[in-house]
Amino acid sequence: MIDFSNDLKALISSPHKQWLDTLAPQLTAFNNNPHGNLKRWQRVVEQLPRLDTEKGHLSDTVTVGSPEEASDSDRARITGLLQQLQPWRKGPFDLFGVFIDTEWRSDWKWQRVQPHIDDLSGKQVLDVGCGSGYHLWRMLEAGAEQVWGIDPGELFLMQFQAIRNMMPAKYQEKAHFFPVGIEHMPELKSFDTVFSMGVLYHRRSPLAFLQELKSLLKPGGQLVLETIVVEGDETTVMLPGERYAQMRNVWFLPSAKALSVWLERLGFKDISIVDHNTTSLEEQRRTKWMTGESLADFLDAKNPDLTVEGYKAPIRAVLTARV
Ligand SMILES: Nc1ncnc2c1ncn2[C@@H]1O[C@H](C[S@+](CC[C@H]([NH3+])C(=O)[O-])CC(=O)[O-])[C@@H](O)[C@H]1O
Repeated sequence: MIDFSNDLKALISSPHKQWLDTLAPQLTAFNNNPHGNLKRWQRVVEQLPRLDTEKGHLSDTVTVGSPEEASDSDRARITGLLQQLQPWRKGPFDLFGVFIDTEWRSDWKWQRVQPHIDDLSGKQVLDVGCGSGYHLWRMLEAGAEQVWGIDPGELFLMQFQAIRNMMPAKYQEKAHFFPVGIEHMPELKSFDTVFSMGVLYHRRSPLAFLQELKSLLKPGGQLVLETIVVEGDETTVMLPGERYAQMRNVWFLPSAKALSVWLERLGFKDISIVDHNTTSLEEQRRTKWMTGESLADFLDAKNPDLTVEGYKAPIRAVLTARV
């Protein structure tokens, strides 16, 4: 059983108190029907050494503690345990001198996004599809009062909890992760900024998804949306076949301009396309902490401008909008 009591306590005294009505039964159901590996992952998290530290640097490499605060045997223990929570996709992290070189350089995504977001100082922020929670720590670094992540991935929850348990107390109490999908969220209208990065193309009904994101924002709040796009104008949208870059669960890939039209039709304001970027083989790659296939295996070996299925290789765009 995963203990969410501290997170729920924080929720009760937050502007999102109403979330409790739907969340509490969802968390009960989560604990009553645990994923087959949840107990094993939980034991891994519980066995991590408790090394109290005041040090946390939530910068490009999210760093907890310093090498002097742990022994070599602590580091060997942390490494051995966290290797059992593979694959580590989103990071990087440094825990008392143990460097977790994740599949993605998520810091590069943040560098593209951060210049375009509202000042997060004192703000309530939600990250939809937060993965391991890497960007939640960056949002805290940017001044957020509280950061809330949702993601149905059980392994990502356990990776987040492993990192959070090591964090200085002042950060632990500001970062929360609930294992729920966006489709199970009530219309809270209570967040200052809602991020959704890398999720839209996984949703079968992208317009319903954007409407759900809208219903979470306060009037005047900002949406920060990052997704795979295709080249083209306001009328261009691609629905790939069964697989795109080997992923089975990819649905609509609009052009950035078409996505702007979708946002406009749903009543978003101040819509801007703020970044366009082709994902490089340096940004997403196999590492010691993610030993499975990665981008290089998903692209045509003879022409890396194409995926193995013959589509254009992934381009990602960042859009911002307001409600
Ligand atoms: N219904 C859903 N509701 C919420 N999350 C979902 C849902 N379905 C899948 N996800 C989650 O969305 C995340 C997408 S990954 C982006 C991570 C991070 N944001 C990043 O930008 O680096 C991108 C990728 O690997 O394709 C995963 O963690 C899923 O579990």
